[in-house]
Amino acid sequence: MNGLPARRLLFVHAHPDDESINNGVTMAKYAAQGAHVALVTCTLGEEGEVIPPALAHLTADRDDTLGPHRIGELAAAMAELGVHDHRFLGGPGRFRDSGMMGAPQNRRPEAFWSADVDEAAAYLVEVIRELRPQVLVTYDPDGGYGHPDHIQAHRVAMRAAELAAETAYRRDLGDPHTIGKIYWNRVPLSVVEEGFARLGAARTEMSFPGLASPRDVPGVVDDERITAEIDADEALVAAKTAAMRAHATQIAVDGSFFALSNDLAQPLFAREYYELVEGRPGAAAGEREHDLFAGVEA
Ligand SMILES: CC(=O)N[C@H]1[C@@H](O[C@@H]2[C@H](O)[C@H](O)[C@@H](O)[C@H](O)[C@H]2O)O[C@H](CO)[C@@H](O)[C@@H]1O
Ligand SMILES: [Zn+2]
Repeated sequence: MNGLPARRLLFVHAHPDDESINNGVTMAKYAAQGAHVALVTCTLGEEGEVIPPALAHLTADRDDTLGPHRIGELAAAMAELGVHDHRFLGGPGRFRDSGMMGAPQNRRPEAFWSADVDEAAAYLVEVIRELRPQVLVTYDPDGGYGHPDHIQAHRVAMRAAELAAETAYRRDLGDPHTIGKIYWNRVPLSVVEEGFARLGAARTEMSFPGLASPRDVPGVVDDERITAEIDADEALVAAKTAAMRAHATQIAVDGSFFALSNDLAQPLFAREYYELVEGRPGAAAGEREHDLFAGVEA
């Protein structure tokens, strides 16, 4: 059909670094199994803070070259995960990082938060109709933690999945394709609680000055809402850790913990969790899937 592997999985994220934090194990696992793993990142992360002092000049209020720098960080992270198909929505720089919710940058015309959802979704429809993935992964409606670009990435991804399937929609963008299963990134509350207990016990050996709190973890839900978990072995955890380290302006890693530019330590989760929101479950009622492709037609 399109010369791609039988199993095709698409991730949609807001900034370079989100994919490694949320899905590093999952991406590396399926890539190693020969599935086609594709990533669409909606902005270059131009408004981010910068951890290494030697790179502080990159920030938007100085050289404003953090976006191009993060393209390189993302390429390095994808190399660690064995992912070769990573794109920017509408091309690099089409939509700019909107900054944190409430920041003046939110209102810039070029900000992703200002984008028309259907206009942005058309770019993703073209990718969906090209790759014809069986599985799509994105954020929940709150974007995991309320960042405007994460919320917008959710909206654009869900809208693009709808439009890609419509026979009357933009056939210039390819033949209609219905994605079999859509998942949202999640972390079960019990795992967050266990992770922060581990963090508290290790705090004296920690290189980070502060501790994040469980509510800082994106996408936390009661355990019952988790429908899939992707298990990790040592090699996959190492790949995820290396990919997170590759995003050096945004993430610092210390063993099985990490901190963002706020310097607040949080657990680095090995196993990754998802909530199926569209499509047929691939496990018995009440059971968790251990394969995102479970139950989809090839
Ligand atoms: C993980 C993620 O979504 N990071 C975003 C986020 O970065 C945070 C932001 O700079 C905040 O001010 C810091 O306290 C926090 O430590 C950062 O993780 O927002 C950035 C600006 O939109 C974005 O570039 C970054 O990828
Ligand atoms: Zn982000």
